Amino acid sequence: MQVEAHLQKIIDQEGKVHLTLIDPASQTPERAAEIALAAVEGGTDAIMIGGSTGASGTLLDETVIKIKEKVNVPTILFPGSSAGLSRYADAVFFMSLLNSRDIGYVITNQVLGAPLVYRSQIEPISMAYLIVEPGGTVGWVGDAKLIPRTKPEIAAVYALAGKYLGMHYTYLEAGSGADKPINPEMIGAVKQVLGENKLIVGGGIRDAEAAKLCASAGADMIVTGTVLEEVKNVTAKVAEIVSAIKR
Ligand SMILES: CC(C)=CCC/C(C)=C/CC/C(C)=C/CC/C(C)=C/COP(=O)(O)OP(=O)(O)O
Ligand SMILES: O=P(O)(O)OC[C@@H](O)CO
Ligand SMILES: [Mg+2]
Repeated sequence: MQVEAHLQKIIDQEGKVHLTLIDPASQTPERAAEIALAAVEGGTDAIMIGGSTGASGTLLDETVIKIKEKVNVPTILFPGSSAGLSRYADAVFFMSLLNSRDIGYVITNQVLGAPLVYRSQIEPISMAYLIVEPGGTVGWVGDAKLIPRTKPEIAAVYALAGKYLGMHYTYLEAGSGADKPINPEMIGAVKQVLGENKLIVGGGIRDAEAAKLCASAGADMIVTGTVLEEVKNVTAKVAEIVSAIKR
């Protein structure tokens, strides 16, 4: 429970958590580690590592290793399949894509990945992963029956089912690079049924204003990925978002 307990402590002390998502397929391991360090200097709390297409094998391992050499915040895998696991990471979002039509994303990848987690020191953090319109690449890859943006009640019943199945976290995903983040009504409706269970929101969050809207609506953790691949000054961008969500 080390990483999960650590994130809980940050929520208790600072109100919210900021997570930086790094896709191993987007740059070299060295560059990934530079981005991670810059994000930590801006105040990010942990580094998520994963991509919906092809983040696996040596490139994934090397990316995790280089990041761990540079930063001492937790590294959390965000796997697109059982191949998205690396024994070098601290934790894994052990997630089920509850609104997938493909049983592979609901349970089979988890079954295939479980032995590696069991044999290693990676901490599994159970999570209901829910993809909302527009859903982006991950919506297509995960064959998601996309939750309509304007139907918070559908997201809430999925989140409730995940909670009753014992999942500690719920992740509302609009898709990497989405034109708009998840709307505040949906975030509020989901957080209301979750209570103390943690809510992560990501997809299309690119500035302080959007991050603050999501956090104020009830997100416990805010994820940013794409925007940090685009900006020159990663530290400044992360600092802008972090200062908007933390108390
Ligand atoms: C727990 C284990 C072993 C596996 C889980 C397998 C599941 C449920 C995957 C869900 C579907 C999926 C393809 C998720 C990918 C998650 C992810 C890393 C998304 C975002 O990555 P980006 O790199 O930002 O997006 P692009 O790849 O679209 O750029
Ligand atoms: O790349 P962005 O749009 O920040 O999205 C982050 C994450 O929610 C994608 O899985
Ligand atoms: Mg990507």
